[in-house]
Amino acid sequence: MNEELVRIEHLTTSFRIGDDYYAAVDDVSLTVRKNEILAIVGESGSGKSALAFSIMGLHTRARIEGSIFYGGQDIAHLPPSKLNRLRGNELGMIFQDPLSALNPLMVVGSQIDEVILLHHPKRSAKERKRSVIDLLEKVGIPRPEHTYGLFPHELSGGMRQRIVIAIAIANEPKLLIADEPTTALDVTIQLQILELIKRLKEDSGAGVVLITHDLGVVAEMADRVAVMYAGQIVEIADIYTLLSDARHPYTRSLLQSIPSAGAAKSKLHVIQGIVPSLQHLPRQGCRFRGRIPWIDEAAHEEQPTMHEIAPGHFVRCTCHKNFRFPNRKEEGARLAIT
Ligand SMILES: Nc1ncnc2c1ncn2[C@@H]1O[C@H](COP(=O)(O)OP(=O)(O)OP(=O)(O)O)[C@@H](O)[C@H]1O
Repeated sequence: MNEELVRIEHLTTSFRIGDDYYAAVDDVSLTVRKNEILAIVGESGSGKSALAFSIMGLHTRARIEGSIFYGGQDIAHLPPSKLNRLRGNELGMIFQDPLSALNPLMVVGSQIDEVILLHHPKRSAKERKRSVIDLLEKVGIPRPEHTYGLFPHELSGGMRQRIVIAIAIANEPKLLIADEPTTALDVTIQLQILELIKRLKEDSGAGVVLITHDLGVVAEMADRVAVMYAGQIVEIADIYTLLSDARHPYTRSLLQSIPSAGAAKSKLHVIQGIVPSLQHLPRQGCRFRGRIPWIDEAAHEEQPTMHEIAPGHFVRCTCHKNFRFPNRKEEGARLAIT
C-alpha cells in the first residue's frame, strides 16, 4: 500500500449566507497517498471544489474546522505567508478553466517563470529559462522556445491547459489537485490531458486528487474513488471495487445513469431531484433519503456513519443493505465502461 501523503480529519468548510454559516464540506475524513490518483466524484453542488479549495487553503471567507495533516503539520489553519510557501511548491493545483487561470496580458513563458522565481529566488534568469523550456517540453508543447513568447489567447484550449499544468508542476509538487481539468476542453483533447496528468504522476510519484463529475474519467484514471454527496463522503473504495461492487444508493445510481454499451439494452436510471442547495440540505439523517423515497425510512440510520464493509471499502448509512432500484430492468443493468 502506498504511503500516506495527506490526512484530512473531520474537515468542515462553511460559507456565510445571511446571518448563518452553512457547511458545503461536512465532516469529511480522507487520506491521499503518494503515487495514487484519488478521484472525488459527485454531482454539481456536492462540495467537491469546496473540498479542493480547502486543501489548497484558497478560501478567503469560509470558516474551516477540522484538520489537514501534511508533512507532519496541520495546514488547515496556517497563516497566509506559510501557506503561500507550500502552495505552488509542495501543493499544485490545475484549475477547471485554463483561460481564467492565466494572465491574459503576460506571455505564457513568463507566467511559468514567475512561479519558479517565487520559490527559487536565487536561480539565475538563464537557469529559469532552461527550466521553463524543459517544463514546456514535459507537458507536450511543440516548439517550446517559440511558445514561451506567446500570449494565452494565441494558444488553443488544450495548449492553454498544458500551460496551466506546467505552472502547477513547476516546483515538483508532492500533491497535485486537478479540479475538473478537462471540462472546458474538446472531447478529443480531454484524453490527451488526462494521459498527461497520469504520466506526470507516474514520473514524479506525486499524489493526485482528481475532482470530476464524469465516471468515465474516473474509470480511466483513478486508483481510488471517494463519492461525495451533499457535502459528505458516502462511499470510498478502490476503483475496481467501486465499479464492480458499489453499495451506496447514490454511487449505484450514478453508475446506473451512465449511458454505456452495456446499458444499451437496459433502462438507464434517472436520479430523482437535484442536490439540495446549502441552506436546504437535510442535516439530520441520511441526506440521500429524499431521492430514494421508495426505500423504507427504517432502512436509514438516524445518524449515518461510515462503515468499513470490506478492507478499504467504506459506505455511509445502512440503507445500502435494503436498496433496490424501483424498476427491475434497472436492477439488472450492468455498467460497462470501455
Ligand atoms: N463562496 C461560496 N459562498 C456560498 N456558497 C458557496 C460558495 N462556494 C460554493 N458554495 C456552495 O457550496 C456548495 C458546494 O459547491 P462546490 O462548488 O464545492 O460544488 P461542486 O461539487 O464542486 O460543484 P461543481 O461541479 O458545479 O463545481 C454549493 O451549494 C455551492 O452553491
